[in-house]
Parts: sequence; C-alpha cells; structure tokens
Amino acid sequence: MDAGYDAGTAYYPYTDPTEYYAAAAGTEHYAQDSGYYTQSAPVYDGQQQYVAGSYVYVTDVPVYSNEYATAVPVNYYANLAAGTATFSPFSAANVHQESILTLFYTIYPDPWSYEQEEEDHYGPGYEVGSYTKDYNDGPYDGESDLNVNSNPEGKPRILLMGLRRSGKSSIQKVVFHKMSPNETLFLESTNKIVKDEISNSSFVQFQIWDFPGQVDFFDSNFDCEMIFGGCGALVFVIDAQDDYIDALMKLNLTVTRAYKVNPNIRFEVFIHKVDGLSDDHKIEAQRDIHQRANDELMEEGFDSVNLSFYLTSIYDHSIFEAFSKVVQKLIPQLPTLENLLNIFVSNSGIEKAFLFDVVSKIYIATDSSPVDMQSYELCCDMIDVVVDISCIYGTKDADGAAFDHQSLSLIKLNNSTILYLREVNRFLALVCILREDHFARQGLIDYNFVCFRNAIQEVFEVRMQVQQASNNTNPSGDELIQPLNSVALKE
Ligand SMILES: Nc1nc2c(ncn2[C@@H]2O[C@H](COP(=O)(O)OP(=O)(O)OP(=O)(O)O)[C@@H](O)[C@H]2O)c(=O)[nH]1
Repeated sequence: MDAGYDAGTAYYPYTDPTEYYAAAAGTEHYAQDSGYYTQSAPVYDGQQQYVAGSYVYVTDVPVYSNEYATAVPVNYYANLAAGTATFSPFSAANVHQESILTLFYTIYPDPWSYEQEEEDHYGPGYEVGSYTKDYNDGPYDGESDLNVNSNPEGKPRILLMGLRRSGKSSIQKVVFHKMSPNETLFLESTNKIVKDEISNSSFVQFQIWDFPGQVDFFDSNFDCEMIFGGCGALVFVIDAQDDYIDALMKLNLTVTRAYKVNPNIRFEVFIHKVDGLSDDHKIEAQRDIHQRANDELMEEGFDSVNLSFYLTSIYDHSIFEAFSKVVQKLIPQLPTLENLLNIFVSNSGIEKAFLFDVVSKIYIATDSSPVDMQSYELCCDMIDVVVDISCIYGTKDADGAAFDHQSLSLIKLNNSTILYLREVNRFLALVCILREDHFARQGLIDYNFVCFRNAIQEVFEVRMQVQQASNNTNPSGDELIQPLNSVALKE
C-alpha cells in the first residue's frame, strides 16, 4: 500500500495497522484525521528515538485521541545507511486498564481527560540542553526545589570537605558540570570556598560548597555556626589510594565540630578514587575506614552520629549513584515518590524504574526493589543517548527546544529487555527496565505513566503551598547566612 505522501505534504492514513509504508528519511509525516484522531497529529517529530546499529527508531504514541483504547501507536524507523524510512504501525493498542483504574481513579476520576492536561502543562519553553532558571513562586513547573531541609536561602546546602587533592572539586565538576574525568587532572587546588548553585541545571535545587583541603576549624574566622548551621549534608571525601590515617583524623574533627553545631546534618563519607583498587582492596578499605571512624566517634561519646560510606570514583557511575543517595536523603517527599513508583511499576509490569534528574543523571527516587549498578548504568547511558540524539536529530521548535511533552524513547536489548524513557518534565525523566513481552501492553504503561506524572505534580503543588504558607508566617526571611566573602579562611 502506498504511504500517501509526496515531497511537500506527507499524510499517513491510519487505516490498516498491519501495513508497512515506505517514506523518505527525515521527511515530516502527518496523520490524517481517520477516526482515531480528533486532529492531525505529527507522526514523526524526531523526538522519540532509539538507535540500534545503523537504524534510528522513532516511536510515536498518538495522544490526541479521545478514545484512548483505539489509539494506534506508530513505529517509524530510518535506516541511516540506506537513507530510507519505514512506518510500521503496531496492532491497535490493546489497553487493559483494570488494575490502574482501581489505583488512580480516586485521584483521577476521568482517565480520558489526561491528554488535554498534558498539553496544558507544558509551555513552549520546554527544552533540554539550555535550562533557564526562574526563582519565582508559581505553579509547579519542574524547576522548584524539593527540599524543606534547607537553609534560610531556601536551598539545602551540601558541603564537600576532605584533605587536599582528595577529589572534591573533581566530583563536583564531573557530576554537575559534565566535565570529563580526564579533564580533572588539570584542576587547580581550591583555596577558598567555592559555592555552586545547582539550581541552574537541575530539578533538585541545592547549593554545593566546595571547601579547600586546608580549611582550619580553629581559625577564629571560620564561622562554624554559619557554615554548619544551614547544612543538609556533609560529604567527606577520603582518597582511598593514599594513606588515609590523616584523612580519618580530619573526618573525626569535622564531624564532631559540625555535629555540635547541627545534629541534623547527614554525614556521608566517600571512599574515593577506588578505580585504582582491586575488588578485595576496596572492601578491605571500606571495612577498615568504617570501623576506625566509628570507633573514634564512640570513644569521644558521639554514639548517635551516623556515618554513611560509599565507594566512589569519577571514572565510573559510582559517583553518580552515591550522589543520588546523598540528594535523596534531602528530599522530604522521597517516601511519597517511592510509593508512587512502586504503584506504577507493580501495575505496569515494570521491573525497575528510576526517576532521573536528566542533567546530572542522579536519580532522585526509585522503586523499592534493589538497585543493581548495571541497571543504573544502563539507564544513565540511555539518558546520554536520548539527549544526544534529540539534540542532533530532533525537530526543534522556535525556542530551539529538542524535547517536547510527548518525548519518549525505547531501547531493545538483546536479552529481551526493554529500556523505556519518558520525560516527566523539563528536568526529570522516568527510565524503566522491563521485559519485552510486558511491553506488548504499551498503552497501559503509557496511561499509567500519565497518572504517575500527574500524581508527582500534585505532590509538588502541595509542597509549594506548604512552603508559601511558611513564607507568609515568616515574611522577614532574616538573612542568617552571611555572604561568602565575609568568611575568611586560612590559606
Ligand atoms: N584515579 C582517580 N583520580 C581522581 C578521582 N577523582 C579525582 N581524581 C584526581 O585527583 C586529583 C585532585 O583532584 P581535585 O578535585 O583537584 O581535589 P580537591 O580535593 O578538590 O583538591 P583541593 O582543591 O586541593 O582541596 C586530580 O588530579 C583528579 O584528576 C578518581 O575518582 N579517581
């Protein structure tokens, strides 16, 4: 059957879902109103792609249909080598909604109304790659910080401390500024506090303060009250490739000083640069450091201080995983997010789901099944692929945006597993791992996803209201935090 297009206008009639259609690669195709659609919908918008060999696969799920049960997802794939493209419509979506309806009906009495909500929710500025920052309060737009465990500036603060050359600045640059690990070799030593606002490029807004290795707590200019007072987490970095006795002494000093000022700080110890160690050596270093650090604290009567330990390296995903856990602990809504993810995966036949901050690739929540490093790495890699391909091949709107609210991607692995990515908002993506046979019910998964996304939006709208209410009761917003330049540090 002919695809029904010519060079100028390409229309694809959705009449026979078993037919395959040939089309020139890169051309735009539009669905005609065929009964499935209430309006013409873009079939190929260049956003929903995955790559296998020399093929770019693009999957569109029409969302304009009023009758979701009859909506027909359309596959499109382009052979880059041959310069051709083919449409392969799925069979009509076989939507089984019983389970999810029981779940979400209480919140969403009208499951068919979600399509319009999707459209309303996203404005034209929706894009990946160049994020802008707007500090104004307002309806949830994916830019609001999640945290209430914050300092008077409104953002939680994470302190990066440790001996000189332990790797603090490298961690910050690699995780939050996309620096390649090799480039960190050329980083100069930090000699003053470097304060970094992560809010510019990340959904989860916080500040990271990178301290110089030689910071002296006994210097009268070092204002412990100010520095530790509004701190959510203190990350202490220990170079595992070096002799760590000095680092342990410094860790003890840092933790005890900080704890006296603010017992609510979370203490996170990164046993860093473990790429240079054998597996046995890693375990041994972790056991030894763990034991010594805790013994010393106990001896000094700090029994209630809780240290968490992570083996990290900037040369693999371990640093992203560790930072994910640090950030998660600062999100008061985490149990709710996890609950939503649990409900979503159990009703959609999904094995594992991560809610990712796309820019940093840290996951802010996952379902309750255990995280294995390989799955996390796969999902991180998928985000890289999707962002790269979208930037290169994606059709951009007037603002240069590469993603829109329909953006999704799926990658089929050769072990009958599927990676499925959906954009939640301009900063967050949901990445799921599931078995190929469960993906036959993609309609259900997509429907559940929309419920999940709406539920997340509600969670943060409530949070915004709480925050606004508390702002109103304390309108003065007293500046307990001094500007950084007033903090003198010993060189
Ligand atoms: N092998 C390895 N080297 C690392 C890792 N992380 C950082 N480094 C190296 O460690 C050296 C010091 O890194 P920095 O980030 O400058 O250390 P820092 O703690 O900020 O140092 P100061 O600013 O002096 O306190 C650099 O040469 C990095 O390339 C890692 O995970 N593995």
